[in-house]
Amino acid sequence: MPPAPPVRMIHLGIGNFHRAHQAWYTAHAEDAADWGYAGFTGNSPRISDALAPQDGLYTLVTQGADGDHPEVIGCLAEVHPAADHEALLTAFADPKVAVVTITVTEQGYLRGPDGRLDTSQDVVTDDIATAGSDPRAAVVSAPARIAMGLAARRAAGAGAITILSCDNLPANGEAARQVVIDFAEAVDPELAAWIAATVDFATSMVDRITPATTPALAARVEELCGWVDASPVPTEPFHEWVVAGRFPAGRPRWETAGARMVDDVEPYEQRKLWLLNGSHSLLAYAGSIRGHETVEQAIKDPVCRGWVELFWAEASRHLVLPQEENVAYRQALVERFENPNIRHNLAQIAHDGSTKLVVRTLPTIREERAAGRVPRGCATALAAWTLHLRGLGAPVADRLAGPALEAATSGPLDAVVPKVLDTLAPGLGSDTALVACVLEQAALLDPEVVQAG
Ligand SMILES: NC(=O)c1ccc[n+]([C@@H]2O[C@H](COP(=O)([O-])OP(=O)(O)OC[C@H]3O[C@@H](n4cnc5c(N)ncnc54)[C@H](O)[C@@H]3O)[C@@H](O)[C@H]2O)c1
Ligand SMILES: O=P(O)(O)OC[C@@H](O)[C@@H](O)[C@H](O)[C@H](O)CO
Repeated sequence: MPPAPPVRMIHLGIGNFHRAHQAWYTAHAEDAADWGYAGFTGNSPRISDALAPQDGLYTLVTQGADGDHPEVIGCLAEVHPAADHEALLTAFADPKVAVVTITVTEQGYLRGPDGRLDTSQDVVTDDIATAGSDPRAAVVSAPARIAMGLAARRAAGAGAITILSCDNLPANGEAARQVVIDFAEAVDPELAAWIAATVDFATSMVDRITPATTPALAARVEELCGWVDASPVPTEPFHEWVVAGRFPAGRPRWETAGARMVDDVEPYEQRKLWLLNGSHSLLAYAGSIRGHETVEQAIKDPVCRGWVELFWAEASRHLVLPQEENVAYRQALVERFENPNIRHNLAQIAHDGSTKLVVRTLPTIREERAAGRVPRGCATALAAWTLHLRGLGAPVADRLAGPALEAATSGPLDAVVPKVLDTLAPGLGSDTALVACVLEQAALLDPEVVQAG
């Protein structure tokens, strides 16, 4: 391997997706030799413990219908556990560092229903108290780590920088900007003003289906490559990155690896979130209730496929990109979902539904209801999620699902559906036509009814 490139970027949340996407684009850019990452985990040290002994190198295995293609990615010049806050501050204060990419999951932004930093969460109030008493003390939440990293940069006079969100959130740059500024405001209003005036929060639509690593993948890498990798990453051949930002301190030439630099990401982001992620969530709940474990199994089930097509038809009506492109996008999605070499577990996608459904499904419901229609595909997703909260299908793994879980388990199904819908959007449960449709779809999803059919 060539020597590791110099650190000029930071990544927060070195999970599998970062290593299949932003790291891949960086490694494939024509100026890859100039751009290395200091990577930090989001919370647990699992990935940094695995990668540090390998000098940050790992095997990315692209799993196409034509087989497995391994490659070693070498742009993680440094890997650190989240707890190494001093290393984070050092990297932020380095004027050569120009970009911070982030993949900290949708819940990592700690947003309240109004999109502002949710100060009702203990992790937020604890971090505000910690940073308020010492700006270099170790904080743990993503907004706090970024804000206090920026405080170190300001103190060092290191100048402008770009924070580039790569999470599945609409307007993810603005989402990041708001929570970071809210955190800074709570600790030091002058810092908040400096961030608002100096820091570029870039937005991106990110796409590459990247499941979790399995022991089988590690064995496959050993068989194909002859080395032992403690943390290889599986991914699909398809990849897309649409980015809007100013990048005042520079950036790798990601466009030479296929990224698209645009002024407005929203149309691409909507299509991806509503069609890909929306149908993923539908399959995660409805497919697992029907006994499937993976996306491939679920999309090959004609009943699930029918629900997905219905859901896509509803969402597509409200996309602004040309309809012929949307049709092609949906056809390509079917192929991607059917990829027999990608094992994407529905249980993984089912995580954090209380946050994800709000951005993946609610926008279409609102548009369809405003047009006077009851969207049956969307209602199927809501029905399946409600049944999932009541114990059917994939297990519930959602730190913020407390109110929805309480609502879902508080009585018979017809009584709980309005309450569950209200946890997604206040007032949604009063939409009697939608509630009736959700109940009809729930009856179809009941395993006994499915078996009898
Ligand atoms: N996997 C994909 O196919 C894919 C595709 C597009 C976008 N994404 C985005 O990337 C995110 C991460 O996906 P992944 O596949 O890398 O998952 P992963 O489980 O491999 O890694 C998740 C990373 O996020 C960190 N994290 C988790 N909760 C956090 C929190 N509350 N605060 C801060 N950090 C936290 C973890 O420590 C880890 O570093 C997704 O949530 C999504 O927004 C993933
Ligand atoms: O990563 P999440 O948890 O936001 O969502 C699960 C999947 O829908 C998602 O990872 C997709 O595979 C991905 O967004 C494809 O680009």
